[in-house]
Amino acid sequence: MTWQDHQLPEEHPPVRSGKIGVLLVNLGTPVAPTTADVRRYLAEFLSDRRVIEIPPIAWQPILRGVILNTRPQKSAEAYRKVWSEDGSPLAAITKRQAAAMDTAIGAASEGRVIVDWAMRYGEPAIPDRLAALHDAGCDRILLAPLYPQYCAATTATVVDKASDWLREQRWQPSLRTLPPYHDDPLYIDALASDIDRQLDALDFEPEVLLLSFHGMPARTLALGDPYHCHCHKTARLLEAKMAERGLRPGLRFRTSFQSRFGRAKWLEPATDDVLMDEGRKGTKRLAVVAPGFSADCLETLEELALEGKEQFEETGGERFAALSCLNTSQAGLAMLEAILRRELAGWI
Ligand SMILES: C=CC1=C(C)c2cc3[nH]c(cc4nc(cc5[nH]c(cc1n2)c(C)c5CCC(=O)O)C(CCC(=O)O)=C4C)c(C)c3C=C
Ligand SMILES: [Fe+2]
Ligand SMILES: [Fe+2]
Repeated sequence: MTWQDHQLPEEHPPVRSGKIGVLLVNLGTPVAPTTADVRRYLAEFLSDRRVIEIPPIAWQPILRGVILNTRPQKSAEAYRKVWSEDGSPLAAITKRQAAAMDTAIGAASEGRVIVDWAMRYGEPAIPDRLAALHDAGCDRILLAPLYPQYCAATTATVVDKASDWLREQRWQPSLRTLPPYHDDPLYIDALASDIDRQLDALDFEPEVLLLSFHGMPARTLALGDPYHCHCHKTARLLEAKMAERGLRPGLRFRTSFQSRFGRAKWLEPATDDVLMDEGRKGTKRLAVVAPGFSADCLETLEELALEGKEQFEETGGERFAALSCLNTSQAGLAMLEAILRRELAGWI
């Protein structure tokens, strides 16, 4: 006799039905491109001690007194330039990626696997979606932070947030986390194919392909965060893969770090500096791509595609293209499905 065979009292917890949940997680975004909503979002994001590694007693007065009184208005203006019919691009694309995975993996498992999505800051919140998967009968959950390169400020904080929820559960589901996939041949191949497809569609052949990764304070490298190394490994493997496949011979690759924040030294070289350096050096045709972002967002659609274009063209460049992230491209979805399936091995 198993416990399920007992006469269950009214208040007995629901029987978990052996389902498997997958939660795709990306960074987070404001609910609307208004100053008030951006302030709410930034207050949560920039209060995360994994993101700003300054003791709260010193940081919170600067955040509340200065940053949240100035930045939200400027950032909201930038968000308005990229806002889509479906809302914030980052959330809309992550939602579509989850729907595609739910169809590809969920439907094929006859509903045994449920794929959902969440944002680390803002909505849908990680604890809410974990609870929903749990309530739907999932006793195993794969938590998938969609960051190819591991970083404490991104990957680790997703796991922290999920752990906060787990800590509150009497009957926890088993949790697995998707490892970083910066050097995974599936990811490198998907990038190579999708970049080549997008370059084919341009009406010019770039001389330079700039690989722009999100920046981090430089001291995090000395503190042992592998992020910088993961970015460079991705860049090296991507260039090698494109050469091996005979794609775009003669294309010159450069790597840079974007979205500097605050006064501390960040990883270098900075994307804006490289764009202006190329313009000044006489490069006429350049494409930029952001391999570290699994979905287009403010940082790619505004900072790279709009500001980056100006920086390159004002210094002498003539043709500029900002390529899309893997998003819901055929190569991107096939890669995502394969890495999720591999992580689910033994569970399904
Ligand atoms: C110290 C501040 C920041 C660190 C560290 C940081 C790391 C980091 N961020 C991403 C990915 C994204 N960041 C995005 C927006 C964004 N990032 C910061 C600051 C830091 N990021 C701010 C203040 C903002 C908000 C916009 C602004 O006011 O400039 C986004 C886009 C979100 C969107 O809504 O579209 C992404 C994605 C990574 C991968 C990373 C470390 C590796
Ligand atoms: Fe960021
Ligand atoms: Fe490094």
